[in-house]
Formats: sequence, C-alpha cells, structure tokens
Amino acid sequence: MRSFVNPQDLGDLQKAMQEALEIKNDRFKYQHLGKNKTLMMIFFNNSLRTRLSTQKAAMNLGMNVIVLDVNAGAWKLETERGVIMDGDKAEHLLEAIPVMACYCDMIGVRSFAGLSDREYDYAETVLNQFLKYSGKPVFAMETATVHPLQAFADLITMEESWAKDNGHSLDNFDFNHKKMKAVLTWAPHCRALPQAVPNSYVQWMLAAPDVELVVTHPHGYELDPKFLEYTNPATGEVRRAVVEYDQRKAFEGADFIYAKNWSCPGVTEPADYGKILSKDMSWTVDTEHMSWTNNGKFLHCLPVRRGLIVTDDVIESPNSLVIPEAANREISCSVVIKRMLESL
Ligand SMILES: NCCC[C@H](NC(=O)CCC(=O)O)C(=O)O
Ligand SMILES: NC(=O)OP(=O)(O)O
Repeated sequence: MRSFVNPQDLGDLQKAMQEALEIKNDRFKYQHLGKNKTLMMIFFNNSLRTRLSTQKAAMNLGMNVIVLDVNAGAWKLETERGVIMDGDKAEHLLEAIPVMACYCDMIGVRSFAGLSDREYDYAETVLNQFLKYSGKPVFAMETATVHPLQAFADLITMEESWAKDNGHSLDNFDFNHKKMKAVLTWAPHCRALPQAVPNSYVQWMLAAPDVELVVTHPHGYELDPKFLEYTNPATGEVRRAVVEYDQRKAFEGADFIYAKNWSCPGVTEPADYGKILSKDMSWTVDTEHMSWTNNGKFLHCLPVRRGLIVTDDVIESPNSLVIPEAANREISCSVVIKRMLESL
C-alpha cells in the first residue's frame, strides 16, 4: 500500500478488520517488518492521540520514528506554487518534501483545512504534494478533508462493542450480522472546526456493509456529496447516507451516536465555507438525547469540549466508548503501517 487516504486503499475491508483484530491479539507479531526502517511524522497542527498512537504503532512494528512539528522550530513552509516568497515563509514545500523524504521510508502527514478557501482545502493541496513529490508511502494523519486512521479505529471499536453486547465471537470476523444503526450528529462548538472527521466517518460507515448510517445536522451543514456516497470497489454497489434534519428522529433506535462539530462545508452556500452557522445548544448530546436511542453507545474522536458537544454524564457513562476508541488508534495505524512496510 503506497497511500492511505480512503477506505478503498485497504482493499477488502473485512480482511483489514481481521488483520486489525489479529494485531490487537499480538501487537508485536510483525516487529521484524520495520527493522532499520524510519517513519517520519509531519505535523502542521496539534495532536495528542495521533502523535502518540502512530509512534506506538510504528514502534510495535520495529521502526524508528522521527517527528517534525512544522510550527515549532522548522522553517515556515509555503505550500502554494507561483507565489513571491517575501513573507514569513522561508522554505517551499516543493524543496522540503524531497529533503524530508531523504531521511525516511514512510511519511505520515497532519495538515488541517485552513477553512478560508474551499477549493484549496478540498483539492487536498498539501497531502497531494506529499503523495506526488516524496516518492515514499504516505498516510493521512488528518488532512484537510479526511481522517481515515480515526474512522478505521471507530469501526473497530463499534464492531468490538457490538460483538460483546450480542455475544458473538470476533474470530474469523465478518460483516454478516444484524445491521447496526449509527448516527453521526453535529453538535455545537465555540470554534470553527474542519469537516475531516465527519467526512471520513460517513465514508467508512458506508464502506462497512453491516452499518446503517443516518447523518443529522442543522440546515446549512450538508457534507460534501462525494463523502455521502460510497461505491464498493469489488461489487460496484453504491450506498448513500440518509440525512435526517430532525435530531430526535435520527437518534431513535440508534446503537451508536457519533458526535462531532464541523463548520459549514459550503455545499449549499459556498460563501459560508468554514463559518459557524449555529451554536444551538439543543444539539448538545445529553442523557435525554441518549434516552431516545436503543441503549446507544457514545463515540467522539476527542479532544472534546464538555458542555458543548456532550455533557459530563454522557461522556462518563458506561455507554461511552471514547477511551477504547482512542486506544484503537494504535490498532488501525498498525494495520496501515504494516501494509506500507510490506510494500517497500
Ligand atoms: N483530530 C481530532 C479532531 C481535530 C480537530 N479538533 C479541534 O481542532 C478541536 C480544537 C478545539 O476544541 O479548540 C477537528 O475537529 O478536526
Ligand atoms: N482524534 C485525534 O486525532 O486526536 P488528536 O487530534 O489529539 O491527534
């Protein structure tokens, strides 16, 4: 595997899930693969989980790890071509990428959406330059529009929880069981946040044949249509997300509630791209919201702002999966790095 951006990059998702569960049973099974290989993690934005879980996964696989925080000690990088570099950016990505690639065998990139230029963000301008000019396998550690390591970990967490509650084994994992109802709900926030997490969550839930997905949000927060539709590469089957503007209706009978804030994706009104359109606190997930579900489990990628996205009671309840979800980041990342090591 030379790039990891979308679920299709993993090929057969059932196989990838089996691999994840196998690695979870023995995290060091493939330690020989990474000997004398170096992962470079490049952060244009802050991180707690991605930084730690990716480093841990690489170490489990026997790799050396270099971490670069671009905004803490490196030269400020220009990312657009054709500009006169007379501002504060001393180096261009087009030199920096091949230079960084000299020192490693694999690259992870975190580069959030700037939320001011929709076209620039949705073209994945930074990620694509790494894919094009590094000559190394590259994986997304949350980029302008996607966060696949998170969504893969979310799926693992849901499958584990479902298997435990329904008394079936995860040995020889397959998707052939009763469908789980998952709801992605927008929730209020004080800052404008990217759409990467909801985009990937929708994409991955549509890729999982055992998930029935409903997306709920106020009007104006419609996600980019390319993420609301998924074509199975093996069968050609197309699945589309159901959008329900009534949050209560969406929650009814849900097995999983995935809460997340995102700013306006600018689909219906391009001029609103990246803006906060609503701070409606009736969308905050509290115990009353959870009472509408089928004893639903609560998920969030973290970091989460309590009181805005979710109440203390819900996130601390036995139905909250936020910690196992974060723990599974080590597992999703191990599968990705293993696949990339195998391709070297
Ligand atoms: N990687 C997980 C989420 C990262 C980011 N959240 C944030 O920036 C939250 C920051 C804050 O709450 O101030 C996002 O929404 O995409
Ligand atoms: N969920 C997640 O990606 O967390 P960090 O932003 O802390 O890496």
